[in-house]
Formats: sequence, structure tokens, C-alpha cells
Amino acid sequence: MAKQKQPDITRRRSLSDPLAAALLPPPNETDDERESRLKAATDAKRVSDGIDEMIRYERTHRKRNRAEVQVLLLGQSESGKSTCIKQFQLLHSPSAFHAERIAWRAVIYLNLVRSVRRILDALEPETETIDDPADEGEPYSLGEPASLIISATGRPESAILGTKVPNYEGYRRRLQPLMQLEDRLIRLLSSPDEDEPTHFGPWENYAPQPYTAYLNQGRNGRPTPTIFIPQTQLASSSSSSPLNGASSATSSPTNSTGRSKGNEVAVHISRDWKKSFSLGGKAKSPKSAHSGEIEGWWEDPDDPVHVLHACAPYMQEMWRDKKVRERLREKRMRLQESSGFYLDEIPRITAKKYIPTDADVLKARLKTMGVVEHTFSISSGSNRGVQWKIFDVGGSRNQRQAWAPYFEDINAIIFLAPISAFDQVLAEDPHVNRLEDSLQLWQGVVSNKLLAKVNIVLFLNKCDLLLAKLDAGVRLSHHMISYGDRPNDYDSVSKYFRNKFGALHHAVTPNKDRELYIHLTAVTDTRRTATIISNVRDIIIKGNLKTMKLV
Ligand SMILES: Nc1nc2c(ncn2[C@@H]2O[C@H](COP(=O)(O)OP(=O)(O)OP(=O)(O)O)[C@@H](O)[C@H]2O)c(=O)[nH]1
Ligand SMILES: [Mg+2]
Repeated sequence: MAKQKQPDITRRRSLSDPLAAALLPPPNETDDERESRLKAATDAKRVSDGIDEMIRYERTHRKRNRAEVQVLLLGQSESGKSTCIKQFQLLHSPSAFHAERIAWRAVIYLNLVRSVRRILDALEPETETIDDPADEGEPYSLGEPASLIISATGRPESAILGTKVPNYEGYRRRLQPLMQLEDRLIRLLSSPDEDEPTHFGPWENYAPQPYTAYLNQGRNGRPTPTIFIPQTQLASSSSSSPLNGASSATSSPTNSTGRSKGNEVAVHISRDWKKSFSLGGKAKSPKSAHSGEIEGWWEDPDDPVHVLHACAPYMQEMWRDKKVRERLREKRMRLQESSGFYLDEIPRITAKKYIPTDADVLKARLKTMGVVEHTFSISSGSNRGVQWKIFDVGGSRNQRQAWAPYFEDINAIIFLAPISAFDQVLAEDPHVNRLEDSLQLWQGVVSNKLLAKVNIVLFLNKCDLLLAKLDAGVRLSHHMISYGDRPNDYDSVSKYFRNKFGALHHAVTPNKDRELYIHLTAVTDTRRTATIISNVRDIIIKGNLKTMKLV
């Protein structure tokens, strides 16, 4: 019934609408007239669709050309991507950066507590005999501190005997509250439903170890410590590709409390940990007028600061203990070079009214999970009005499968390779040298055809740590035999890395015209990084316009 009535309704409505009435077929239309009317309508629709398409295209194109630049930050875990974002924030939205400072307290506290636990674990008497790298017949770095004596068996005497730390039991007992605090901070910072809330490798990863390349067998059947760079493009389906997220992570050993040793805390992007921590507790004081920060946490007896404050003298005593330092040297733990190192500033960090400084926030270590988007509007200079979307990705192997969907729309990549890590292994796979992983990752990125037109900027990062490491006598050639007998100074080593990464790009890029911009960086250094960031911004904008043939 409703169907039969329909034409009448349409006609009635159409007659009350002059446009619809004009479009209605004439009452006595012939077949020819009908055909030409329908043809005219089809032609008109085609023109109209074309106009719509043009409008859509122009809108997208205008957005890309003028208003927005999309940048992807890539690199292995701990390469400095999130630190780089913090520098962008500091430069372009300092008030937001400062407003979040207090929230970083939780992370800084956790970083400090982690360092303390790493020391306690290293002092444990039974750890003297476990998993010493010397057991695997690895050559020792002769550049290690002089206290290392190479024995006839190739093992340092001190590693066999192990320096006794008489105060070990006392330290462990008095610092026990920190271990409970660690659990609390982890719970505070991680989501309970997180697939992988903590994913650090064993603490040994913080101690530089000789690299083992299992792909290259030495003459005596032992692995040769060298860097292996595959010459073929990384197939995305290859299970060994550093880009595809495959991980051969070994399980972390657990300590006597059953807690996974050295697992790293990651906060998922969906969790508003900054808010929950900065406003948590029973803060009583009014909002600080100038900084937007909530103060008064020190009046809350449950705030973590009280445990830290009470333990501070013992932490300090342990960190200054000569026997402890000796033991750490034997274990090859250079905590000063590890992420989130605050042990040299215990009194300041554990003060009741401690507010993290910019430098503290830049040093704080929190692993990224997933892809985090940051938007900045540049309000001055030649890039005025341009909106920057910067994507910060998780860099550990099991996070890398999330990268590829972002390859299509981006204008530029900033790739970070921490070149100080030549004597370290991946947290997620202690069989892979970090520098080798960076080189493979780099090769995968620069050879990728999807990225052929994308501008690429390379940050050879952590140059400050590289300098310190070389000054401490650690020799690159002991970990990378291709370095040969070149001088072990900063200039030679950094030049070598610059050439190595540059040559690899040149060899595998699908776009021979692409210019590569390489910077030696220490992204924790605000002044130098600000200059580099503004150069990079100009390079990216210029490269972008060139790609779109606008200059
Ligand atoms: N000394 C020094 N430390 C750095 C430098 N760059 C980064 N760091 C520190 O290294 C640690 C790791 O840096 P992040 O920025 O968290 O690394 P990431 O690349 O984001 O790591 P994922 O999130 O796991 O992918 C942090 O504690 C940083 O403060 C540098 O150039 N020098
Ligand atoms: Mg990160």
C-alpha cells in the first residue's frame, strides 16, 4: 500500500519545490525526448562529480602543501626519539612542557630506584659466577678499567674472585623499602591490562658487552665480534628483519623476590599517566599561579617522596662505597651511561619539595609503546603557520610492526642511531649488538620504496656518551673489527660512523637524487638540539616543496 502511494507523494512534494518541479519529466514526453533528457542528466552528473572530485583533491592538496608537515621519528629502543620530542615541546610549547614537569617525578623516582636495584643485584654474592661473558670465550675489552686483570684463561681475576662488599647485607636491608616502592611506581605507571607493561631485558644489558655475531663464525668456531651488514634489502616477511617486529627475546631472569630483573616500564599511549600522577595523592596547596603545577604533595604521607627521602642517606652511602664501585667495574656496569641515571644527584632528587628541572625531564626514561602523535604549530620564522605532526614510535623489536602504516603519508623521517651503543646489546635480544641493529634498521628504512620520496635526516645520537666512552678507553675496534687500527678518538670514530651510514644509504636508496642530512647529536643537550631542530625544520620544508615541485 505504501508503495502505491509513493508516486503521488513525490509528485506533490516536487510540485511544491520549483527546482524539483523543473526537473520532472514533461507529462507528454516522447521516447526521443526522454532519451536526450536522460543523456543530458548523465552528462550534467559527470560534470558535477568532476567538480566535486576537484574540490576534494584541492582540499587535500592544499592541506599537504601549505599547512601540515608530517614527520616520523624512527630508531631502535633507547635511541632518543621521545627525548627528541621533548626538545620539540620545549622549543615550541614550553608552557605545556613545564606544566607536565611534576608528572615526570614518578618516572624519575622509578629510574632512580631501578639504578639502586641494579646495584644491589650486582652485589649479590651468588651473582659472581652466573653468566659472565668470559664464560662464552669473548675477548675482553682491554680498554676497561685497569683493575681488570686478564688471567691465563682469558678471564679477569677480579671477575673470578669477585670483590666482597662487606656492607652488602646492610644496604639490602636498609634499602628494602625502595623495592616495595618500585612495585608501587610500576603499578602507578602501567595499565593493569597492558599486554607488555614492562619489557626490559636483563640488567646485564646496561653493562657494555663484547658483541657476538652468530652469523659470522670465526676460524676456531667461536663467534667473531664484528658487525654484519646484510647486502640485500630486508624483506618485510623475513623473520630476522629488524623492521618486522620479530623478536627472539629471551626470558629475563628473576631475582630472589620473583620479580623480573630489570624489566623496563612502558606506559601505553592510551593511559593518562601524567594526569594521574601529577594530581594524585592529597595535594592541598592551591594551583601554582605561574606554572600551572599542583603542589603540596609533600604533605601527603603516602607520597613516594617520603620513602625516597628516608632512604637517601643509604643510597648515597652505597653509591659512594669504593667496594661497590669496584664490584660494578668488575661487572662492567657503567651506570653513568645508562638511561635515567640520577645517582649522582640523590639529595636533590629525593628532597621533599623536589620539582624536576628541564634537564631531569629530558634524562627521564620511559619506554614508548605504540605510536604517539604530537602536534606543534610553528609561530615564528620562515615556517610560520605550518603545523607539524610528529609521530613518536616504540623502537623495540616487537613494536616495529606498527611503523609501516605511517609510511604512506609522511613528508620526512628523522632517524636516530645511538652511536655510543657500539659495545651494547639489545634489551630485547642480548645476542644482537645495538649498533648492528641500528645499521640494519637504517638499511631497511632507506631502501624502502614506499619511502623513496621522503626526506631523511639522520641523527647520530648520544655523541656525549660516545665521547665519554672513548675517553674511558673503550676501543671501537674491539667491537667492530672493520674499524681496524684507526685512531680511537671522537673525531675519527664519529667520522667513521657518518661515512658508514652515508655509504649504506647511497648503496641501497631507491632514489639516487635524495639528499641525506646527517647530524652528530646529543638530544639531551637543549641548546645544541634547538639549533639542529630549526635547521632540520628548514631542510624538511624545503625538501617538501621540492618534492611537490613548488620551488
Ligand atoms: N646522555 C644522553 N642520553 C640520551 C641521549 N638521547 C637520549 N638519551 C637518554 O636515553 C634514554 C632513552 O631515550 P628515549 O628518548 O626514551 O628513547 P626512545 O628512542 O624513545 O626509546 P623507545 O621509546 O623505547 O623506542 C633516556 O633516558 C634519554 O634521556 C643523548 O644524546 N645523550
Ligand atoms: Mg620513546
